[in-house]
Amino acid sequence: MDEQSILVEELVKKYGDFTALDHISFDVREGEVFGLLGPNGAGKTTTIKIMTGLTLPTSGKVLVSNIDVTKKPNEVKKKIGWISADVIVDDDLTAWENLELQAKLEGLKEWKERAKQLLDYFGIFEFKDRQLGKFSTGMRKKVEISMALLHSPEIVFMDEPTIGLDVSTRKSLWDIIRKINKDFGVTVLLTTHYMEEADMLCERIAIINKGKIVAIGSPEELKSKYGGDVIEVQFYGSVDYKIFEKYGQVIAKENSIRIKVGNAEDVLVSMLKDLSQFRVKSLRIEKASLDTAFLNLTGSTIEEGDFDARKFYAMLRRSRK
Ligand SMILES: Nc1ncnc2c1ncn2[C@@H]1O[C@H](COP(=O)(O)OP(=O)(O)OP(=O)(O)O)[C@@H](O)[C@H]1O
Repeated sequence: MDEQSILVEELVKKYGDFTALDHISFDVREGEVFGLLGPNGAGKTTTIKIMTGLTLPTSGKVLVSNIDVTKKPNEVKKKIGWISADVIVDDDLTAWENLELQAKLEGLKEWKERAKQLLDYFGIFEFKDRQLGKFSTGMRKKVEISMALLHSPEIVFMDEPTIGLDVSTRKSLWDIIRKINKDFGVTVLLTTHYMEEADMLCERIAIINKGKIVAIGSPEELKSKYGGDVIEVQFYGSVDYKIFEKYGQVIAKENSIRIKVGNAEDVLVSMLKDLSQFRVKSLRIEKASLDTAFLNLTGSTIEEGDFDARKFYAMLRRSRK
């Protein structure tokens, strides 16, 4: 499980004078779902493009399945699948024809059995002769994923796989990503700027901002290290808030306090003893979120609407006519 699938070391990418990636390093373990999370322009797509051999780095090392992608990009391409809004699928062709085209592009000879298995797996084999343009968004995603898995890749790269999808399709895609990761044993590297998505799907996340990795860890680690829970207590009457400073940073208002703690459950029992001397009106725990972690790490939030119009329109062009 802990074999390394991807190794990125001191990666730098410059576009002229502009440094898009500034010495980034991380590794992805075999079989994990790893997320690159960051706002627009952070450098996520550039990182993926380098890892998949689509563009060369200025300097640094990238091993994918132990192969140096800068030296042997074609060997790397055999090991990886790619899912993004930019992937070309032909709406006028049927699902099966799209798979056939993919097989030709990949130079696969024995592909039909695998294609049938994949469409069966996703429950859409009976629609194989339907034009892709007549598929629902969720179904066409299944075809796109089948295309990406056709050559049995070890690693699947997903660049903002759920951008522009409605909430329910997005959630069903999360289930699919989890399932293919388990059932096919593929390592998944995905980029997203949806905090919830990274939190739900990823075993580990690298938060990238302005071309630098600012933190790496499991969602839980990032939340507890950089997020911090908040305990909010309202009182009848005023209170000497200083006795709560031992639990963390206290923001006091007239009849209430907000205490920023690491993990609320760890301090709650002893805090209740201190609270017993006051008349407590209400007590509320806000669990740490990736949003707060991101805010603390970067000083900015990722806005829900802050997405890449280029990718969104690419997706729209391909969506049902
Ligand atoms: N071909 C290019 N020429 C010049 N600058 C580029 C080029 N490609 C990307 N950049 C710049 O590099 C930075 C990183 O871009 P990148 O697309 O990797 O970000 P991202 O994190 O994927 O963001 P998004 O969510 O918008 O896709 C951005 O400032 C972008 O404008």
